[in-house]
Amino acid sequence: MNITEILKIDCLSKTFGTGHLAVEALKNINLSVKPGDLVALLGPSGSGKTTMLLCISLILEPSGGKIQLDGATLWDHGWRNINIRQVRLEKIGFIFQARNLIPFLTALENVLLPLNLLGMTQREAHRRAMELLEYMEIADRADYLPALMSGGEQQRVAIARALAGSPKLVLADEPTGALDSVRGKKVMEMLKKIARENQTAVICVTHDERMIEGFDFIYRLRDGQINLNA
Ligand SMILES: Nc1ncnc2c1ncn2[C@@H]1O[C@H](COP(=O)(O)OP(=O)(O)OP(=O)(O)O)[C@@H](O)[C@H]1O
Repeated sequence: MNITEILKIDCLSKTFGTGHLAVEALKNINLSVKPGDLVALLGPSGSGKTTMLLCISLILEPSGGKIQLDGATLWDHGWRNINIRQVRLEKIGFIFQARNLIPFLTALENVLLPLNLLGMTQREAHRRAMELLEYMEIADRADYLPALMSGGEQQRVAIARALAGSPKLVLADEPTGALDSVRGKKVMEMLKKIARENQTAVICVTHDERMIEGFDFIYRLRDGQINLNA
């Protein structure tokens, strides 16, 4: 793995089921992502986008190939000797389409959660959480419950939370899927901001090509295979 890469995927495959019921969801995927890269994953329904994101998230076990993250091999025809939960907590941030936040916790408490899991002191965690909310331009909603915020505001809190552990990689699955185009664009601006200013690599699955203006790489998945477009 080249030291400049944060993520490297070689010949990744994933098959669900066996025999005549087998579905080859991913076929020999190769992908290389550097710090600060903004990567879009497009493709029709069923093309393998979510499966790919779940394999990179270390949530779904691949069927073949190799996954390297931040210089370490995580999967190579089997899990390597790693603490998957800790790798996820420290190196990967997640943003999903909707209902990202824990509904009975305020914006601030949602961001505090991973900081507490990371073992930060309360005082330090509070300082860092407020700093992240300010960075996402949503600090004025710190004490709001998610239900009292707009979808776009909730997604900005979700980005703040995803950044809690200063991850090297953020994975976003349709982060604007539940938003109107103005709010969606604002969320995408924030993802660009973290890539440009923090050198956080972002891989974003989306259906909406209008949302990926300014992305560095656009990959199109079709029937589990990838095409580099730009
Ligand atoms: N748990 C599973 N068991 C069996 N087949 C699955 C499973 N998850 C996904 N598949 C199949 O794998 C293929 C890829 O699915 P995937 O959900 O990754 O596609 P997608 O591009 O994310 O689709 P969408 O845009 O609709 O979310 C599909 O044929 C799907 O039916």
